[in-house]
Amino acid sequence: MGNVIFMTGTGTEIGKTVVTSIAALALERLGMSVSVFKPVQTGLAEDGVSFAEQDWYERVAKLPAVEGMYYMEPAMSPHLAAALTGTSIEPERIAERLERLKQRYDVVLVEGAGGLAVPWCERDGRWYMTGDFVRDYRLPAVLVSLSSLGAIHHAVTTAAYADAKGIRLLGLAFNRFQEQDIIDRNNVDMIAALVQLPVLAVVPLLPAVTREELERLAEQWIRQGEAKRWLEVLGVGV
Ligand SMILES: Nc1ncnc2c1ncn2[C@@H]1O[C@H](COP(=O)(O)OP(=O)(O)OP(=O)(O)O)[C@@H](O)[C@H]1O
Ligand SMILES: C[C@H](N)[C@H](N)CCCCCC(=O)O
Ligand SMILES: [Mg+2]
Repeated sequence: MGNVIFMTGTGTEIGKTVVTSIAALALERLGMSVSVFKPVQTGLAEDGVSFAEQDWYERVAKLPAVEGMYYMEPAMSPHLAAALTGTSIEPERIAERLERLKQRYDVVLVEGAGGLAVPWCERDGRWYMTGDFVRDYRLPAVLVSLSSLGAIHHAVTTAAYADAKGIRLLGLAFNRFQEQDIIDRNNVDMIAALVQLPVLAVVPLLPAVTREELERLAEQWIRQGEAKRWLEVLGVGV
């Protein structure tokens, strides 16, 4: 039975997909079979035809096992994209697919659309949020955060939201890190201290996000121990 990590972030465009890709490559290199599952996808790629996330995972990251379920063209919040496309997002179906993936893979990385406080569908007269799914199916999560000015508030409020929902955060992954900036260096330590979570990865701001860069970072994670730490927080021995 495989392990699941829900990859969430302090919002959209934070780097969940990039960090998930590096984690997938690193865990595969440690001998794990890894599936990436992004059940709710909104927005098209630049070709105007492919779905942005699926396309990126397959064309740029070149990951072998990437799945989605609800693909919606409008680059919007899932609840609005669903309304505009007549799509009925059903959390139970997503959970069933996830169960099947857990049977087949050692690790399933599930990426959310945007952050945790993102509505999917209406249930019992209220909005069912991404965070409700993570809580209902007891998925441990990694929080992807920027390290630049403004990241403290976004990370602390996201962690507070996760705590209020009873979601278990495994740790932090910082993205677009700029070593030369005192704000970035201080934010990594300050945010980790404020939310009392381990730092599982720090991904630098890259000149270009290519498969080669992702592989280089995955190898670095293995050499520096980040990849092993991901498995340790999951309770998976290597
Ligand atoms: N470290 C980085 N260096 C340079 N560009 C980056 C970096 N991380 C992400 N990007 C770019 O920033 C954009 C947003 O990143 P990404 O798609 O991973 O965000 P996301 O959190 O997955 O967004 P969404 O909420 O849409 O899923 C992408 O174009 C990506 O290639
Ligand atoms: C379109 C975007 N890239 C993501 N797929 C969806 C982001 C939803 C964000 C909702 C919100 O926080 O307002
Ligand atoms: Mg993404």
